Amino acid sequence: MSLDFDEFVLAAATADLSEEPDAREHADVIEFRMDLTDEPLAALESYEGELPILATNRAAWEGGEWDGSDEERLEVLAEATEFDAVKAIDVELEAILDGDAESVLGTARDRGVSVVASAHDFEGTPSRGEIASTLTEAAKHADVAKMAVTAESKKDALALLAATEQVTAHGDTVATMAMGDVGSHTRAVAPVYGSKIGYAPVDPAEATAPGQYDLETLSILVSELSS
Ligand SMILES: O=C1C[C@@](O)(C(=O)O)C[C@@H](O)[C@@H]1O
Repeated sequence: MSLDFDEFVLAAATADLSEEPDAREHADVIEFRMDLTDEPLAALESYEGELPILATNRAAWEGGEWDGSDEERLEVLAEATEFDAVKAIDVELEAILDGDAESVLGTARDRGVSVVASAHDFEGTPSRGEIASTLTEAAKHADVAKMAVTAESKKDALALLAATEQVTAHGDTVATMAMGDVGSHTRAVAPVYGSKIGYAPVDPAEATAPGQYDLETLSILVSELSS
């Protein structure tokens, strides 16, 4: 399967690649959270799973747990693209705009690995217009523009969905979701408005963001609502 994100992609998030067989039934890719494990490159080296990998090495300043320098973090992410199973990487939009990610973006381009440029708001939900401009900016640098917000009201969820529809209608490929309980349903509904990636933990006890559904539930909801 090529990872062009033309169709919705269900990503099973995990820090443990040995869980891949549990994800196969419902997921299209494994989101490997490199920042949540000790030896991520060694884990990629011994990966024998069937699902392609979207590699994420999330910075602490963007809600992740990488505790080394940013330079090293992006270098390790670039090294991950050497593995055939790695078909996409996630790079923080802020690192891209700061100019820190030029090398990893170039490496990904040279190796034919797709790039997801992501932005997170853990405090709340910007206006529809602000979400749309962040997504539009991210889309200039990557194959998929991703934004995760924290919804505190139904109005927040609607702002996210409206921005998703707007930027998709403009022709960009986006992935959107609202974190938290109030926003949970957007994980199932945003794909109706164009969102091309959904995330769910392989192990429901190890959610990688607040408000995630388990893998089977998200898979069922998305296919029911989008068909
Ligand atoms: O950025 C994202 C989206 C996410 O935060 C979510 O809300 O599902 C889950 C993370 O694993 C992933 O890297």
